[in-house]
Amino acid sequence: MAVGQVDALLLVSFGGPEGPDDVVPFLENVTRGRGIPRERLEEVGEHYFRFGGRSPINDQCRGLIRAIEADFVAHGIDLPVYWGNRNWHPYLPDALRRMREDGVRRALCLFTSAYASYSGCRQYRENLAAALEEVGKEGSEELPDLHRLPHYFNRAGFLEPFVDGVLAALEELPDGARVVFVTHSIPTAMNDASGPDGGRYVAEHLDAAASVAGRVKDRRGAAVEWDLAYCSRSGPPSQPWLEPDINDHLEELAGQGVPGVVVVPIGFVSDHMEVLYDLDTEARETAERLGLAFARVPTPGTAPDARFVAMVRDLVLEYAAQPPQEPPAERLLGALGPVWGDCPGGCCANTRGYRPACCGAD
Ligand SMILES: CC1=C(CCC(=O)O)c2cc3nc(cc4[nH]c(cc5[nH]c(cc1n2)c(C)c5CCC(=O)O)c(CCC(=O)O)c4C)C(CCC(=O)O)=C3C
Ligand SMILES: [Fe+2]
Repeated sequence: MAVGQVDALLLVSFGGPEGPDDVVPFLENVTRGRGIPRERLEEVGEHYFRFGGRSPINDQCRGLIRAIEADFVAHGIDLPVYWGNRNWHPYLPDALRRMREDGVRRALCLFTSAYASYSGCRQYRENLAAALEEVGKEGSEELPDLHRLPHYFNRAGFLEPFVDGVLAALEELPDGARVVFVTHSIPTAMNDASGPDGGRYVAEHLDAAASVAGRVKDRRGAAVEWDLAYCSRSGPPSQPWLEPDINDHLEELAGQGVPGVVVVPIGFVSDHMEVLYDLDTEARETAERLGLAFARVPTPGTAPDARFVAMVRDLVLEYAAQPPQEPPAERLLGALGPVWGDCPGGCCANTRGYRPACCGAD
């Protein structure tokens, strides 16, 4: 079956280095014009070198694409899947060139970022606009019309794997363990500008975390105490970023006599470098030093039962329907309701100045 007027899915991701020689050029791509101090860059380079100079993120995208393709075939959905990254091969313009060669006219974009913010959404939309412009200059054939699928932070298919992970981790840890949801820190100014009305990044994380904690309570029959903490702070020390940092928060919990922590990487779709280094390496070491029992819950993107992949199919079918359909209630958790696809005007403003963005009103 063809899907409405849509003839492709485009996976839009961050990209990561695939060997030691890629690390420095990759970091230059990521931080161009972003004002990141030299020392921070050298430190982050070391995180990659510790893992052989290779980030797992591209392999996870390859795995996700294979899983989506197989799922589409199994459900009679005739939709090719393309892939482009912001910061490493295959880049977005390469994906657009392939789509143009194949005659793709209208594609839906799936971002590997679940939440609103400049870094997690609008920057990708700006990159897509720039890629369309770059490729548009090369030829007269038509480029695809691109639309973004809604963010999925409050989707059952994204959150339920976290619920299972928390329940399993609690079994292993001493009674009284705290559940700590962790996401990528961003500058507080970026949070203030996120979504159409501001503050959306934190609001979406609190909503998602409350949904997971609520389902955990329902299934084990007892409430858990939980908090939201942040990892991967970057930028100059003078600039305020969202806090508490996960390591500082572990100190605080140990001081309160909490015996263990379940770390839930709620901000991340797959186990890329932030998860492997900032959580599994650094935060785990902090917990060990403090004598806190530690468990890290898996991310949902590559979960073996493919609930995340089924969610992608649901998003595509709902959004490609004419007119687009609202999700049935059981697919949506939390209090914020269904999320828009293409963004309203002014969404997640670039605090460094306006640049054109695709998949939205501006
Ligand atoms: C919100 C958010 C997400 C989640 C949404 C999404 O997934 O998009 C995310 C994901 C990722 N961030 C990643 C890597 C990096 N992010 C950096 C820098 C920054 N991230 C920021 C925010 C986010 N980042 C910000 C505000 C900066 C400061 C510079 C700036 O204002 O732009 C830097 C520079 C060095 C440093 O300062 O850490 C690196 C290397 C990787 C790839 C990992 C891998 O290779 O496996 C992934 C998936
Ligand atoms: Fe980042």
